[in-house]
Amino acid sequence: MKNAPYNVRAIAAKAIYQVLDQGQSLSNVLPELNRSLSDKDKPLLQELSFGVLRTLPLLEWCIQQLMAKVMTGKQRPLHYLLMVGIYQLVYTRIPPHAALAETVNGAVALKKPQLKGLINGVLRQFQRQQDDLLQRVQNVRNHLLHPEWLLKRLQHAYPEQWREIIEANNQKPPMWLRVNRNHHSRADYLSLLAEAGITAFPHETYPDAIRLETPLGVQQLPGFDQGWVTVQDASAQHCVDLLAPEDHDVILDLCCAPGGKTTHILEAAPKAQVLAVDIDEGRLARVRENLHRLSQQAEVRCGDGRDPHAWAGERQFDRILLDAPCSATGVIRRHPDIKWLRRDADIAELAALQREILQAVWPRLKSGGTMVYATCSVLPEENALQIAQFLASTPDAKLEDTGTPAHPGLQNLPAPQQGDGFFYAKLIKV
Ligand SMILES: C[S@@+](CC[C@H](N)C(=O)[O-])C[C@H]1O[C@@H](n2cnc3c(N)ncnc32)[C@H](O)[C@@H]1O
Repeated sequence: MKNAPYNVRAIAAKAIYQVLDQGQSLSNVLPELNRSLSDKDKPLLQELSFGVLRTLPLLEWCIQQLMAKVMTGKQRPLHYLLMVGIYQLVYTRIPPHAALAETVNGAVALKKPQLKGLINGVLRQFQRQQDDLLQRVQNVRNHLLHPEWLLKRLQHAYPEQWREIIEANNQKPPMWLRVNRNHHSRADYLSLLAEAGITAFPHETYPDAIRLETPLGVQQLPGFDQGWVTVQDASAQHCVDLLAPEDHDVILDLCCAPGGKTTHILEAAPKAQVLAVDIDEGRLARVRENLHRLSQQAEVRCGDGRDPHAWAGERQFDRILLDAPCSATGVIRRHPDIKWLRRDADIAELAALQREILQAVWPRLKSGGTMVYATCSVLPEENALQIAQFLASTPDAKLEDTGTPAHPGLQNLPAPQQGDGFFYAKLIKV
């Protein structure tokens, strides 16, 4: 058989380089790199690039034990190639000889054939010392696989639960579906899945959510193209459960892209009049695609949540969903690059942005109307503290169903077989 004309390990090293050294998100980088790969190789690129970003501090520590001086500058992609090699040896079932040979060849694909010997040498040394290194790393914070600033924040906010949170963050995420009840009841869709040989479980409390035992490609899901189901985390689904949209409501879905919740609103209330707004024109294309797949209509506009006049004139709304820009610290298991792209100082900046958007948009809620403020963060500054401050400074805002004024909101923490980390506060205008 002819060899593939590319090297997946080298491409994974490039993806990691683009995230860590160029500050791009993995979900932006991978589609472009995937284009050069056969369908068969795409899952491997996914596994290697996500895997290395998930386990980065451990891999970094191992390399530091094995090399007097780590590779920098133009050799940096080779540093990441070494990580790809060690990742395979520790975390995958790829036979070690194949992992080694392919990774060493990656040096050629990265145009550094002169470094093949070095890569080979370090990986073989790792193999010899693997057990000892993996035991010793347990004594340093690197084995927790999180940046120090985030560990400190989690330990401070969750003195009892921080270990569970980081353990959940370090696992692969479950795949959740949202059943479109305009097509099937959840029970009926579960039967369709069972007929297709797909094992799945209903969420205990969220009415549309189904968890697949094993993640799979959407084309294997019955009726995906016809809009029978959408891939969406269970916790994300709870935003619209709380919003409880009704037909003929005038609804603002602010910070809407890529439209996961816009389509949920319209599934729950097909005759609602929805204005979906996001600041990122590029991401709004995804909102339009999602609406199209589900044959739904909404007014989609590009705009800054801090300036409602620009995109809504004087309009007022019965319900507002504000799915605020946030640290995304509740979805680290889905986006492990977040751990390396975010900085400690971002949290205060994000909290200030959330506050500005909240204050700008609150006057657009009709009297008696409902706003759901949500984030996929687990940090109190963006969540309970943000809402406590808002309630204290907004006399016509009243909290409903979600906590108490002293401890406002509901905070979901990520957990195995459960939804992501998410925060919700339901506010009524009195
Ligand atoms: C958590 S994501 C939204 C996810 C979306 N609601 C969904 O369910 O698919 C946050 C969004 O906020 C948008 N955003 C960030 N700053 C914004 C601003 N000042 N005004 C409006 N949207 C903003 C980002 O472009 C991003 O799409």
